Order: sequence, then structure tokens, then C-alpha cells
Amino acid sequence: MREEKLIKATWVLPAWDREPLYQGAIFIRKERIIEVGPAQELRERYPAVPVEDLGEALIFPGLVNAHTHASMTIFRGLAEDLPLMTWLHEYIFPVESRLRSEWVYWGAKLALCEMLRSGITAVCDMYLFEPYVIRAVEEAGVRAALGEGLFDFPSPGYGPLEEGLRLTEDLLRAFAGHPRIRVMVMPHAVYTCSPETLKKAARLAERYGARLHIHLSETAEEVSQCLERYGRRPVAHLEVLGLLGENLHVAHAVELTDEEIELLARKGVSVAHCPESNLKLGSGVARVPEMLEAGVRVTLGTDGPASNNDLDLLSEMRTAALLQKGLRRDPTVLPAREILRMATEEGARALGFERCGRLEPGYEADLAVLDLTRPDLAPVHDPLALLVYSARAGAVREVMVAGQWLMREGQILTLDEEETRHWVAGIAQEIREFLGKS
Ligand SMILES: CSC[C@H]1O[C@@H](n2cnc3c(O)ncnc32)[C@H](O)[C@@H]1O
Ligand SMILES: [Zn+2]
Repeated sequence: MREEKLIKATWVLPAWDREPLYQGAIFIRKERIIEVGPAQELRERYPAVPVEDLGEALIFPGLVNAHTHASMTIFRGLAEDLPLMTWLHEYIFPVESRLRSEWVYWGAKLALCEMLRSGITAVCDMYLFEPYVIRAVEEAGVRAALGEGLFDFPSPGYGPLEEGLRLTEDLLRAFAGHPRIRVMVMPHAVYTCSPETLKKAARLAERYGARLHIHLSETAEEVSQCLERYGRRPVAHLEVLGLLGENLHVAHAVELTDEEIELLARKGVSVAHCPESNLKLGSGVARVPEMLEAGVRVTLGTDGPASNNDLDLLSEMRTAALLQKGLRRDPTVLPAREILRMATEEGARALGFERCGRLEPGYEADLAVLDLTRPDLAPVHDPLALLVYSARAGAVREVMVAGQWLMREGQILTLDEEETRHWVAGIAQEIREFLGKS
């Protein structure tokens, strides 16, 4: 395998806050970016390095899906048009009680194929039987921050909670120092984890210097249940239990007061905004402009494919932007640049991948390539706006993580897409049978 590469394209967008380069190139050595600049200059500087010309295309920083449950592809379309608590308690938790490790493995592989196709190079995943997601992630070659989802009731993945904590600890040890995989401690939510469980999770994270991830303030019902049970809202609940801090990454944060936004900002908590799942489950709309204004680190996630119902972060960027503009009757709210920041650099930082999310010297060579020969991506007045407002998953042609091509000319190199679809079709049939659906 070549240690050095020079890739060039008609456009290179180095980062959310940088101007796009026309006829740009990137010089990569092993997994790192050494230099980004005009193609002609880089060719002259590195004459011995073969040039890979990507032609009429836009090279951009790989996207970061900051919250998902990848394996839930197997449940896509199973329970529709329901509010979160009904969806979870009456449909998803019962079917998940029959979950099997190979379902999680093949479901994750299908999800990774889909995510690669929308230019995602890093993902934050919380699920059950997570070691099987890790297997899929290792095969795919993407970057991931992940953990076994923990709740008080017995899990099909690990049994009683103590086993879940032990499994998390084993994973923390096994993947310490891994170049692409970070293990996080992942209690599911305040309504499925007792205060004792949350404290145990926080202690475990602290012992290993790990990050914590939890669903937080996703719906009004979650807030009222928390008030009823503990006499305080979810954010205050986590504060009292000592969870709010820079190592905490929360999903959703739809139901926040001004004071809660201030507190999250002050404590350095990051938020994964998941607008399409929040819309589809009728949960509401997160107060993203207020969070950004207050200094909260906002990232972007798809949430699981059973509540979104896709894993296309390009379309998520568009939804996130359009939603706030429409709600506020103000097109200047959440400009494309800010959206790209959330989907790249901010996501990477929230997951602990400090040298990802930008195409700059010293950063990991995690990037994706948009095919600009498509009619829906012409003409190119503004590459950044094109990426945020016009691009869809199908337009991503290449993906590279840590200097390795994972997708070339529309072909995923590391996973067998056909085989994966075939396995998932079989699993879906099994699921339908035990649900008495066919
Ligand atoms: C404990 S593993 C993860 C757990 O989360 C469930 N889940 C999927 N989507 C959501 C959501 O939007 N809010 C809360 N919980 C969700 C998933 O089904 C697993 O049980
Ligand atoms: Zn979720």
C-alpha cells in the first residue's frame, strides 16, 4: 500500500471556516494530511508522488454523525407515526427484548454502507450487543465513538446492569489507544436509568477518562416524568448527580429552558441535534440558535434509522438549516457555514477526535468526495452552500478514513453491500414472523 498520496479535484473545501480552493489538492502521508493547496503547486513540490485526479468533484471534510443506533436499520419502518414513549415502550423495547447479536452485526453493516454513502467518516453509536457493532465498524474502517447502552432493566445484550457496566469496562480497556475507536459510557436516559445507575456510569467514565453519552430532554413527557419522580427537570437531575461536564455528550436536548441552555454552555456539555427524528416522532424542535448563541457545542446526528428513517447526514444538514429559518421567519438564522461546522469539526470534538473534521496539515485524512457531474449539483457558484443545501447521499462518490479509501467510484471497498442487504432481508423476515406479521 502506498504511504503517500496526492489527490486533486476541481474543488477542495478545507473546513467550514475556510474558502474553497479551485483546482485544489491534498498531500497525504499514511493517515495524516501534510499539505492542502493549489494542485499545480503541490504537484511541483511532490513530483515523485502519483496524483489521483478525482476530476469534477468537491473534496470536503468527512461528516460526523454525532448520535445514532446504527443496527436499528433492521427495524426501519416497523413502527411508524408514533410519539417517542409509545414507539419505545410498546414497539421498540418489546422487539429489542428478542434482539440477537447477529442482527446487531448485520444491521450495523447495513447502516455503515448507508452512512458511507452520505459522506460520514465518524459516528457515535449507542446500542445493545455493541461488541458486534465494533466488529462491523472495524471491517468498514470508519471512525467511531461507541458504547453499550445501559438501562436498569435486564438487557438482551448483557443481562443485569452490573454486567453492562462490566462489559463497558472491558471495552474501555480493550480499545484504549485504538486509532479509530473510542469507547464511551452510555446510560440510555433519565427515565430508564436510576440515579444510582447514572452515578455508577459517571464514576466509570471518570476512572477511565472516558466520555459519557445519554439521551436528554428529548420530549415534554420526559421532563414531566422526571419532575414527578425526582422533583427536578432532567438537566438539573444530571447536575445534582454530577454528570454535567466537558466529557458529557447529550442527544436531542429539545426541551430546554434559557437557564438550562446557559448551564450546558457553562459546563461544556455538547449536544447532538437530531432534527429529523425529533420531527418524525413529533418531539419538537431544539433551540439550536439559542444554544449556539450561549456557546453550547452543538453537533448533528441522525438518531436511529427506525425513527428518522435514514442515516443521511447531508439531508440532516439541510433539514437542520431550513427548520430554524422557517420557524423564525429569518433566512439568516443557521447559515450553511454553521451547519457544516456542526456536522464536521464540532462533531469530531464532541466524540474526542480532536484532529478530525478539517482538511488541514496535521489532521487525519478523513474526507469525502461529491460528484459534481450530476445535474442536481450544477453549477458551482458556492461549493459550501452546494454541499449543505443541494447534496444528497447518492452524490457522494468517494470516502477516505485515516488515509485509506473506503469507497471509490461509488463502490464500497470494505463491506459487501449485496451480502449485507441479503442478510438483513432474512433478519427482517424473522422479525416479521415473531411479530406475527407474515
Ligand atoms: C440502550 S441502547 C439504545 C436504546 O435507545 C433506543 N432509542 C432509539 N432511538 C431513541 C430515541 O430517540 N430516544 C430514546 N431512545 C431511543 C433504542 O431503541 C435502544 O433501546
Ligand atoms: Zn437516540
